[in-house]
Amino acid sequence: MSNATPKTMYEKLWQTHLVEEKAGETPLLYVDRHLIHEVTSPQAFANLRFHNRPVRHPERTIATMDHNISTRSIKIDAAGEGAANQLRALEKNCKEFGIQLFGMGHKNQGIAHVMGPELGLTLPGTIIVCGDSHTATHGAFGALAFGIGTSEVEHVFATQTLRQNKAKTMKIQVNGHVGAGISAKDIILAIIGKTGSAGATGYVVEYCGEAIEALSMEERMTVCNMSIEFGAKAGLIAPDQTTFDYVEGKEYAPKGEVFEQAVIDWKNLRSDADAIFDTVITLEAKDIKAQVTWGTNPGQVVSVDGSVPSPDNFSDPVEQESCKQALEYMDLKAGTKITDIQVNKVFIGSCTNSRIEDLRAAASIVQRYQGQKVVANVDAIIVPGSYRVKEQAEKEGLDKVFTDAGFEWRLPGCSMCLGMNDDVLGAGDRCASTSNRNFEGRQGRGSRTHLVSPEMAAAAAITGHFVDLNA
Ligand SMILES: CC(C)[C@H](C(=O)O)[C@@H](O)C(=O)O
Ligand code: SF4
Repeated sequence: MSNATPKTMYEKLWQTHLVEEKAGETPLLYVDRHLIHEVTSPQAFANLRFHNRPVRHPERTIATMDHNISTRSIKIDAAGEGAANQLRALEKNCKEFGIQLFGMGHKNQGIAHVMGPELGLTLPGTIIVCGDSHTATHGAFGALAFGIGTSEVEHVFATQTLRQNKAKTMKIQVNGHVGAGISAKDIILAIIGKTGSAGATGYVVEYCGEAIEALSMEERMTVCNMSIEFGAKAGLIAPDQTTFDYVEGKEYAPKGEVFEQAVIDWKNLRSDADAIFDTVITLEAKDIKAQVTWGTNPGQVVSVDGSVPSPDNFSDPVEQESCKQALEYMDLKAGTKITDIQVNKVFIGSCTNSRIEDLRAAASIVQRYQGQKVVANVDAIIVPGSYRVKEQAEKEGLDKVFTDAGFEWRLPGCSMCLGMNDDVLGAGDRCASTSNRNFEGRQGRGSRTHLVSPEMAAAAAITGHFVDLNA
């Protein structure tokens, strides 16, 4: 049976998890790991209770509290009563259905997509789902990981399986190496800038090429995290030695001989050399500069040494109109140099950029400004993605670097990434944000978001505007 049809990594993951495929029915896949949080699980639990069904494999589900929590206090009601009710419901549901919960102040608590990988809950070759669109993050390990809706959460609870149609495959190859100071966030924003914010709709995307292979696991997670932001069902990166070294020794990862055997299997996951993808996109890493979004979708992005475009720069009437509306909402004038855009808020955090390496990168920029502090009219917050990240950062003294420079050092959570807790921007606020979404009102009604890397956000905090750190 050698020389079978060459397969993509996605096809391999699909086949090893296919439970049943019948004509006229949506295929059924086995789910290895289910992550849940307070926002998208209550209705699923309520339905289980209504039908008197147990969770089939409670040990395969892990819960965390991330969206509705305050980053100022570990009190469960610190972000308001509505938020607290959802958090209490999660506590009660996990207890009743026998699910492990990393609740308020637990040493493992964190944003689901930060917590899973750092604990070794995220493993290559697995299918991981969560009622959350940024589940794509876990694809950085060569896991097929995607967000699901609440009714699917219920289905996974009850059966440990999920019905899914097969996606098309897209290969995104980034050749060569990026220049000094260019981050994973710049790579993914440049990709989305090229494809447009719906460019991968209906696809599972595999990122590859030298520039991707050179990334650390944290950086790979930043790339895969934003797969959903250009419509992809999931993002994948082939597991390699970087992956195995990261996973080894993590709390929930296999140990000893089991780990060694797993690595042998994981090495076979990569797409076969001659596998056929439905679409292939290529970028040259050396052309990628630091990126700043100017509009209200992540594809409305430009290099930091560029300027805000005018609707006339687009030939497509839809893009013209969307540029016009974005400029209005963002209160920007065409032709303004990106480095002349002033911000009054800075948010370093979210499941895109709140891992230890992100905080190190931001701190190194703060240090580069040698004693300069966050400029007077700017409020800047740093929100680690998990308690593990917070602890590590404090061990390294990063918190001190930030607080000495006038940043606020907060408790972990989704925070200002979305307006679901007490970290909300006001109307007219302009924020340099390391998160992943910049649509109208995302960080608070009437607020304006510029998506950037942690390095760019740190520089914006100190100077009050975007900076070409390579100039
Ligand atoms: C609340 C949740 C359902 C949502 C998502 O699915 O992405 C959130 O995490 C987000 O980033 O907007
Ligand atoms: S940090 Fe933002 S993008 Fe990530 S899960 Fe939380 S709300 Fe969603």
